[in-house]
Parts: sequence; C-alpha cells; structure tokens
Amino acid sequence: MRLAVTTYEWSSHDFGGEVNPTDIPEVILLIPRRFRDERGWFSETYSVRSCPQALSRTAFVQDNQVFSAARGTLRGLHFQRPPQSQAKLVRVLRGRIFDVAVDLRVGSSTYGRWVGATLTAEAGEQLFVPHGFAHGYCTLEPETEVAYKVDSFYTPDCDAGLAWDDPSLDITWPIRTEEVVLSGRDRDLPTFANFVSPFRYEPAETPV
Ligand SMILES: Cc1cn([C@H]2C[C@H](O)[C@@H](COP(=O)(O)OP(=O)(O)O[C@H]3O[C@H](C)C(=O)[C@H](O)[C@H]3O)O2)c(=O)[nH]c1=O
Repeated sequence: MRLAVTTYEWSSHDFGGEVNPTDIPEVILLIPRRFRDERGWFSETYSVRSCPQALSRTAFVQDNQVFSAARGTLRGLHFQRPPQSQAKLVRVLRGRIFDVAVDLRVGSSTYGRWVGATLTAEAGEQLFVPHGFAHGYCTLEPETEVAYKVDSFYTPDCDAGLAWDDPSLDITWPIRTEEVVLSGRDRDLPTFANFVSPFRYEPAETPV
C-alpha cells in the first residue's frame, strides 16, 4: 500500500532546500536549494555539514551513475543483505524517475509498505533510502541518468531483490506494464510472500 509523501517549504540556509518526511519517516525526500544568477544556478547537492542528521550519520563510500535508454526502464526492487546492506541517496542528472522504497524491517509499523517520489533533473529532488529498504525506480523519459551514493560497496554475494510487480506490495508504477523494460534478473525476482527479511526495525536514536 502506498504511503504519502508530503512536502513543505524549508527556507533555512542550513540546508538551503526542502526536507520532506514521508509516511515512513526514515525515508527522506530532499530538494537542495539552487542559487540562481544570470549564468544559471549552483547547488550543493550533498554536504555533510548541512544535510539532515540521517544523512550526515551515513558514511557513503561509492557513487553510482546509471543511464537508461528507454522510458519505462525499471530497475529493482533491489537491496544488499547484511553485513553489506546499503543506504542510498538518489538523484536524477537527466530526465525523470519514479523512485520507490519498500520497508523490509521486521517489527516496523510500515513493514511491507512503500513510498514513492518523482525525482527530476529539473528540480533536483533527492530520495534518501536507509538500510532495511528495497529500492527501485522506473524512468519516465528516454535517456534518463540517475546518480546515487551508497554506504557499502557492491557485493554480488549479498545482492538480492523482490519482484517489482508483486501484488502484495501493490506499487503504483506510473507506467504501463507493456512499456516496462527489465533485466533478465529482475524478471525472475521472488515475491514478497516467500520473503524472509534479514532486516529488523530499530527505532532511531535521534530524529532524522
Ligand atoms: C549495482 C552495481 C552493479 N555493478 C555492475 C554489475 C553489472 O555488471 C552491472 C549492472 O548491474 P545491475 O543490473 O545490478 O544494475 P541495476 O539493475 O541498476 O541495479 C541497481 O538497481 C537498483 C535501483 C539499486 O538500488 C541497486 O543499487 C542496484 O541493484 O553493473 C557494479 O559494478 N557495481 C554496482 O554497485
């Protein structure tokens, strides 16, 4: 079941943009401020100094950049199992995506539920996906480029996933099924019904 993403203005220069708690408070939508002038604009897209605590506590170790040729390219739902689970900070360099996080933390009040947000190069929205969540996105334009930070290195032996179209997750993807472009691996991912989660819910020590 989809949970809402609510937006409110955040005018503080501390971060300089907007931070939007979603209905799963650990999943955070951020819109870094853009300083515009006659040449264009400048934005600090990531800063340990000024980002929400949940991000400044995350020691990212790897940057990824992904090009998807076709609109409707769907990557996910993926996660890495412990001890190589990953938190991710996702943004779009070109085009638009619908980005989704699914709560896999046993004991969470939102276990098995998802939040989604449209991220665009035009506005610079970012989504922070913490440990314990599956992550996936579909592109909404051709030739979309996505960049994201992760806090654990790629570890194929820990790579895992769930089916994007699992009816028990009931994710409302904003694309028609017939236009979805999937990898062979993503076509064969298991369903949530047969899933035994390696993640446990741990209440955050401090607010995000
Ligand atoms: C993820 C990753 C992949 N690779 C290599 C492995 C393959 O040869 C090739 C494509 O990998 P894959 O098909 O797993 O790429 P995506 O389908 O975009 O996977 C990602 O999709 C969703 C959205 C995620 O959140 C994960 O970060 C990740 O699983 O890149 C690497 O060398 N390093 C990496 O960190």
